Amino acid sequence: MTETILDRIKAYKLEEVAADKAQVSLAEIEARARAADPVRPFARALQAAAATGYGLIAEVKKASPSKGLIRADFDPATLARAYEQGGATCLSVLTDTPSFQGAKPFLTAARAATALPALRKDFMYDPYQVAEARSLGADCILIIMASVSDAQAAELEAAARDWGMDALIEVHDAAELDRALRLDSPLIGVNNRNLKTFETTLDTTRQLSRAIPEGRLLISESGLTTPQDLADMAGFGARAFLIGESLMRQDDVAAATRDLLRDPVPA
Ligand SMILES: O=C(O)c1ccccc1NCC(=O)[C@H](O)[C@H](O)COP(=O)(O)O
Repeated sequence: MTETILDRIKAYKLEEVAADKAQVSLAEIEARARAADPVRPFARALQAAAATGYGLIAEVKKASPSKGLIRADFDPATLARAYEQGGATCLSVLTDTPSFQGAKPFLTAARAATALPALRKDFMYDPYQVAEARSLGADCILIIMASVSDAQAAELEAAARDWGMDALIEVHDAAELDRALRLDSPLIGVNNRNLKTFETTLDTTRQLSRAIPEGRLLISESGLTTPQDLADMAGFGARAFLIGESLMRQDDVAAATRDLLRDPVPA
């Protein structure tokens, strides 16, 4: 079977986590998590925004494996404030360094600059990373079904719950969605990016939207650029979005965010 980008990321991430654990014990990371700023309600904020307009998880993203450097002028706190001024509901902050030029302090800085709940956008395999996410201030973690077993997904979700955090469950196809729906989280992210080709097609959200049951919030992720994209996705029941690149490429991030959220299709 061909190795995917996720396989490559998983291999170095497991090494990274082992090295982190050797440096900072689980007991120490848990103590830091207990001392962190209280959790902000990530899922609740998105559900409320989606009920009346659009919920936006705005991503603080410097670079990506598919596009290389996206934004050279990159200050996480300034960008987070711009997203908040533009009307974003939540933040997503990449903390992975090798593939996204992210960093753990970016999450703490971005969240501290705003009142918005924040997602730690990283590749999660171990409850240690969940405690670490909380210690950095995260309010939500990402669980990528393509990269974990059912048992690992349940373990990560339980760890998030134990810390009072939410979990965004990300899927790319019907089989992953089926597995995701065995978890409890109301947040289901459909990623429009094919991780083998890096191509994005909004058709992925359209196809999977039919299988999202009542009570789960469909979040369309990746490749969203225009208000028309959001309106099209809203037509398939997606009233929440995770957007990075198209906003990160704008000179005036606050104005671009505001423009994107203007005139939502009525709920
Ligand atoms: O962005 C990538 O190239 C990428 C490659 C491999 C795994 C994940 C990747 N992106 C993570 C994301 O889910 C996106 O950053 C997020 O959905 C925002 O997407 P976009 O609006 O297209 O930047």
